[in-house]
Amino acid sequence: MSELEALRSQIEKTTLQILELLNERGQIAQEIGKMKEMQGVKRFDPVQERKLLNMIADHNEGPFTTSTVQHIFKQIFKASLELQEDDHRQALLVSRKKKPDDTIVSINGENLGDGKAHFIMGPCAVESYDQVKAVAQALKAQGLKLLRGGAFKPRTSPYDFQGLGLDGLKILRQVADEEGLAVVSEILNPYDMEAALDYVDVIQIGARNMQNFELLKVAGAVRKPVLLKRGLSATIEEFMYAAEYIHAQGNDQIILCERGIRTYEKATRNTLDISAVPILKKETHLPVVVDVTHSTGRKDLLLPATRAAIAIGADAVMAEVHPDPAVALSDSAQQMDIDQFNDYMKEVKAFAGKIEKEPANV
Ligand SMILES: C=C(O[C@@H]1C=C(C(=O)O)C=C[C@H]1O)C(=O)O
Repeated sequence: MSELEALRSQIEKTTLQILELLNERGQIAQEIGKMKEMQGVKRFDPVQERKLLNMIADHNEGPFTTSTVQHIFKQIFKASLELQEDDHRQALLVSRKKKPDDTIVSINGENLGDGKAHFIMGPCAVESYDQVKAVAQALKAQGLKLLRGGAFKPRTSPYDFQGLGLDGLKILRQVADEEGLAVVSEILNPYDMEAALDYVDVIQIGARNMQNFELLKVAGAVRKPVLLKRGLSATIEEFMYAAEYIHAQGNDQIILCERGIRTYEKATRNTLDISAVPILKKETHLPVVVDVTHSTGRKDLLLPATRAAIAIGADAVMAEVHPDPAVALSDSAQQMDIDQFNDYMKEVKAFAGKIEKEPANV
């Protein structure tokens, strides 16, 4: 064996010794973490870390400088602390870690989360019986089952149309019953929840209310599915915690909706965070919907965004349809008219059919 080879074998051996000691140290840190948990004290202990750094300085004989070894050990302290925190962090109820199987949310015969693409379509806001009826008939003709429509509208300006409120929900319910559809509609105020339950099949919590924790708790206490939209600037982690609020109250029928996030980009209304879909599918067991209307804000992008959503594994797509978008009281520029909707559905169904034959591997 050459001298180099001999040294190499020596360095490999000491590397393995360090590895063993490192993990031994990690186990001790875990034990310490458990004791801290029981005693209710903070995991990070700067006094202890300072003591160790001083000890290292006192004992360091080189060739590494004291600042170098202290730097390495600070990394070790940090990793040990993370170990303690990981052990402590309980798996969220909405997490795959807690429940490996997909949650399937069944609404009116549509099973969201069953691996097939579903569609939630309808006008931005309920404006009249005739308007909702025209859209509902178009949905029915396409074999769709889930009708969306806003009765309580959270508008940026207080002077914009605020929705028909309970009267809007009554219109939705009547039309949905006539056409065999289920109603998805947003509730803004916890006080409206009880009355709304008589009219809606799925409670929507809008993006602006994703962290309205009192509203989330109320939605968690009801026994109807909740469609939770991601907040305008919410991280995926914050989105998951918002869903956890609902689940923690006992309602596990939650559908997550990616609807675009606020970025510097102005070409679209929001930036569709398409990678959020597989991340949410991986991290949670809940069905994921993509709202292609609010994320893009552009009719010309509805079809490509829908294809992307289906291809990447979304369980459903949401989009807005209005019989006469030009006179719509909200989102006038981005809603499809009935003809556009029919063309769109034709393309989308053909695409979804192809994807279902070759499901996305997430
Ligand atoms: C292991 C402990 O927890 C943390 C990690 C430390 C380490 O790795 O040495 C030191 C202090 C704490 O920040 C401890 O408190 O002793």
